[in-house]
Amino acid sequence: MLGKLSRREVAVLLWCPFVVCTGHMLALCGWDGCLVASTKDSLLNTVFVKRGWFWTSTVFWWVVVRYRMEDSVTTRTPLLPLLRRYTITTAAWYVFTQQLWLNVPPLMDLVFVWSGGSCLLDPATTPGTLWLSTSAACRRHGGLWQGGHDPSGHMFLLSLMLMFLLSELPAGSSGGRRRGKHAAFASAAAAARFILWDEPGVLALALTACWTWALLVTAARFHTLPEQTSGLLAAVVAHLSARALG
Ligand SMILES: CCCCCCCC/C=C\CCCCCCCC(=O)SCCNC(=O)CCNC(=O)[C@H](O)C(C)(C)COP(=O)(O)O
Ligand SMILES: Nc1ncnc2c1ncn2[C@@H]1O[C@H](COP(=O)(O)O)[C@@H](OP(=O)(O)O)[C@H]1O
Repeated sequence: MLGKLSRREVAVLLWCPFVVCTGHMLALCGWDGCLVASTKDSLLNTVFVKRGWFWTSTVFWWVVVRYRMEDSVTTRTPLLPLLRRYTITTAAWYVFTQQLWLNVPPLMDLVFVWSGGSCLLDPATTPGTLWLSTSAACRRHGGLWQGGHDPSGHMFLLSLMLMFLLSELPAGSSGGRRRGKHAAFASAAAAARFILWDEPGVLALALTACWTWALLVTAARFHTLPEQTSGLLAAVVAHLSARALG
């Protein structure tokens, strides 16, 4: 059960609202121009954020596997509860953002349709009537997803990934011991070996920084504040459920 939240858990919960507030402040002050390179077609969005759960899962489990190879049995995080929390978080991500079954849209799209939204198609390019209940299908047909409350899928996914990584990453571990081994990089190969094999925590930190940056961009430039808030709240509920049930 959740019980009393630790200081780390409180910090984890406050991190995303803090980043979102910072994004809005930047936008209000007109300083979001410095985020201008971050468009929908940017590499960060298409290669990383849009495949976000894949990258988070891969880097996270690699860190866990590597640290378990090096740490003594007594310092290891218990694996079964960790797997339970990961599975619940994955299920929450899937239910909220992905098409569940042939005709069942993701939760975020159900909220949109239930609140009066629909997909507006261009009659010139799509003759006849076509009822599209998912944002992905609407986008594929070149339609406009408009009229309802559309919880931000980016806000949800980025907040969920950040809370998961920040609360589950093995803090400290035996990194210091490994760091000593490769203090100086003799070559690019040595640096790659250090990051991928000796200290993959560096990769996890880089991913956390990347998601934080994308969250800042999303807050400053995409969706309305209520739609961002519902995405963020859904992520908090998913995260706390995983902590409570795992
Ligand atoms: C001691 C041993 C323990 C076990 C260790 C196992 C070690 C295994 C090592 C690695 C495992 C890697 C597992 C990877 C599994 C990954 C599974 C996936 O998640 S695949 C799918 C990835 N897909 C995404 O991430 C898509 C994310 N995108 C979205 O959700 C949406 O596009 C959006 C919410 C970002 C936006 O929606 P939109 O409609 O507005 O575009
Ligand atoms: N950090 C970010 N960087 C680039 N694009 C972003 C973004 N956050 C949201 N977007 C874009 O804003 C739109 C709304 O996203 P969402 O509903 O998931 O919050 C999406 O456009 P597309 O639907 O054209 O891909 C998405 O790609």
